[in-house]
Amino acid sequence: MASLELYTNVWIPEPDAVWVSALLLQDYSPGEKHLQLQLSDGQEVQYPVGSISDLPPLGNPAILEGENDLTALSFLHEPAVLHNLRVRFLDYSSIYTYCGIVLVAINPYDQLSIYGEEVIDAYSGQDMGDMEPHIFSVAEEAYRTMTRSEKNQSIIISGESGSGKTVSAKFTMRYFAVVGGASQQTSVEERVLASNPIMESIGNAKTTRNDNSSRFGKYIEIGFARKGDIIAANMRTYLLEKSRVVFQHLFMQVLNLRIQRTHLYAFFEPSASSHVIVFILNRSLRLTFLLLGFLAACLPLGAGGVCP
Ligand SMILES: Nc1ncnc2c1ncn2[C@@H]1O[C@H](COP(=O)(O)OP(=O)(O)OP(=O)(O)O)[C@@H](O)[C@H]1O
Repeated sequence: MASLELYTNVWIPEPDAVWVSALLLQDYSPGEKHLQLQLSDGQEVQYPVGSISDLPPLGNPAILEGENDLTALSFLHEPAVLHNLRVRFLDYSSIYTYCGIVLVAINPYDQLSIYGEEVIDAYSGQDMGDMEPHIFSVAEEAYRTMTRSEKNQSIIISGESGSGKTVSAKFTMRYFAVVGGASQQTSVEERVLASNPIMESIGNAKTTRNDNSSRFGKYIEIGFARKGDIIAANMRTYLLEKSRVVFQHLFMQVLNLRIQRTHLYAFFEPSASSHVIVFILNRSLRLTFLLLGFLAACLPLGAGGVCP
């Protein structure tokens, strides 16, 4: 777009707020060297325009403010996305927003009362588009598609460290446990959820970004029977990156031993500046869990050190 009309809403970069909104105080025609703008705090500024590519991103109509799906915005760019997520978080107390079939989540760092069984019941059986964005709507979509099409479904949870991936995965598993729960299978579902503290006691440590940071990624496979209840679960660990291990020097030494077919877990024992590295053979899952349970009982939970 080359020309801009009086009172057009634009976003301009600002060092502290990242983006601030501004109103055009004069029509702009191509070739003019600046925009006459009024910032949201009333201040008037001249915004330099060297070429058309320097024109600032346009603001969305006020009616679209707080849209629950980012794809509904007329202009989709960085300031529009950040502003919409901010409005939803602050004005609507909503940490979730759709972006088409993707769910965007903001970590609230607060206990919210939006994960109870009554909320699970409300989402159960509903279409994703009919409900407010929620981690349960994604879980429900996967669950329904699986039961309808009898095909495996995957949920990918991605984000930077401390953004809430593990917590989201736990809420998803809780959802499956509740909607797929049949009386005979309760023990399987309980065991799926109960494995979390054991895995975390061995594989999590405190970092500068997250007090309970996962040191390895997890691929969690949940098996359902035809009527939709959970009958099996399997967790595979992967992505044990050097940067995620608390004691990197020792880790490298251990790797040099070239031990075959092993899963490696690093554990940081906080009070006695010592460490335990446990090798768990793939072959015996039962033995693995017994060993994990034993270690979890013997060693203090959590970790007090801070990783680089
Ligand atoms: N939906 C939520 N509601 C409340 N608190 C949350 C939520 N999601 C995350 N948190 C908080 O943020 C912390 C970090 O979340 P989590 O451990 O899931 O991050 P992560 O993305 O798995 O991090 P890492 O990659 O470092 O393992 C949690 O311990 C919890 O306090």
